[in-house]
Order: sequence, then structure tokens, then C-alpha cells
Amino acid sequence: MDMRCGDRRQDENPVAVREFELCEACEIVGSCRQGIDDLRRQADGTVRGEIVVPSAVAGRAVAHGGWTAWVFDELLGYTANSLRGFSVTAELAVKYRRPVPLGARVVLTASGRMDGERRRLMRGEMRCVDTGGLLASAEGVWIELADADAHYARATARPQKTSL
Ligand SMILES: CCCCCCCC(=O)SCCNC(=O)CCNC(=O)[C@H](O)C(C)(C)COP(=O)(O)OP(=O)(O)OC[C@H]1O[C@@H](n2cnc3c(N)ncnc32)[C@H](O)[C@@H]1OP(=O)(O)O
Repeated sequence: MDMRCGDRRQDENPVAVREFELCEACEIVGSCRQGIDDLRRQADGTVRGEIVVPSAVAGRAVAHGGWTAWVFDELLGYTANSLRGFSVTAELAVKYRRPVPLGARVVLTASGRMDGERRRLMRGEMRCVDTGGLLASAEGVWIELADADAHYARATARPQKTSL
């Protein structure tokens, strides 16, 4: 299969992702800072969105792997938090199948399920919009915070004698 993505540069005016709660910094600007747009839940329960790969994320001619991981962290995080209360990333594993072309529009899909009281098992894919070819996939674990206020208060407190 030809794995090239169409070179569709459509990065202007991304659609705000309002169907899902965004991370704090993205909520301030009103849309996903990575550029994930048109994120919607499908009839089968999966979540689908799209993103144009910004030229600024070039590693060497194609997208940097860290950018791809960040996109999955956002995508799976939005999806995990749509299942129930607020959760954070505990594990994220990315498989890089093909180089992700700069300027290409790619399709993102995500799904997940509860596993016990606080754990959500999440998975996602990034595919070419034109060919449907798989560029990358990810699996991760999100953990619901027992007390989000206490979690962030601890994390942002001035370091004293750490127990780590
Ligand atoms: C909508 C907005 C989306 C975006 C929001 C932003 C999200 C983020 O960027 S999060 C930032 C990156 N992530 C972090 O900073 C998390 C750092 N890690 C932590 O704070 C902790 O390790 C945390 C909260 C994940 C778990 O700590 P804690 O609550 O003490 O867990 P603990 O009580 O030991 O375990 C709770 C449950 O989770 C499970 N668990 C904990 N860690 C893991 C893991 N890595 N993998 C699998 N399961 C785990 C435990 O087994 C336990 O399960 P069970 O209840 O079935 O026994």
C-alpha cells in the first residue's frame, strides 16, 4: 500500500474541540494547542478527530516522535476523561509504524474502557486521511485521581524534604 498522506495544508482556523474537556492550557485558548480538531464520539463509542501535522514539528523531514506521543497523550486523555471523573496519564506506549509527513491531515481514533475502580485502559491510532494507512498506534493507562485538588496541591507545593 502507498503509505504517503495527501499534502493537504489546512492548518488555519482549527475547529474548537468543544465536545470534550481539554487540558487546562488548551481550555484557556479554547482549542487544542496541538491542533486536534473536530473531535467527536462516533455511534460505535470510539472517538474520532483530525489533525494537520504542523511543519514546525519536524524531527528530520517528518514529524518528531515526541510530537506524535504528545498528540496521543491529548487524544487518549480527552477520551479517558469522557468516561468518568478526572484522570491522569500513568503509562503511554507508542508504536511508530510509518513516518508521519509534515503538512498532512491525519485521522485520530481512540477508545477505552474502565478496568476496576480507577484505571482506564486506552488505545488510539493515527492514520492517513487519504489512504487509511496506519502511521502510529498507542496504548496507555489513565488513573482517576482520588482527590484532584490534593494531587495538584502536593505537586505544586514548594519542595521540602521529598519522600521520593
Ligand atoms: C481533559 C484533560 C486531559 C489532559 C489533562 C492533563 C493530563 C496530564 O497531562 S497528566 C500528566 C502526566 N501524568 C502524571 O503526572 C501522573 C503522575 N503519577 C501520579 O501522580 C500517580 O502515580 C498516579 C496518580 C497515576 C497513581 O498514584 P496513586 O493514586 O497513588 O495510585 P495508587 O493508589 O498506587 O493506585 C491506584 C490504582 O491505579 C493503579 N495504577 C497506578 N499506576 C499505574 C500504572 N502506571 N499502570 C497501571 N495501573 C496503575 C494501581 O494499581 C491501583 O489500581 P487498583 O485501584 O485496581 O488497585
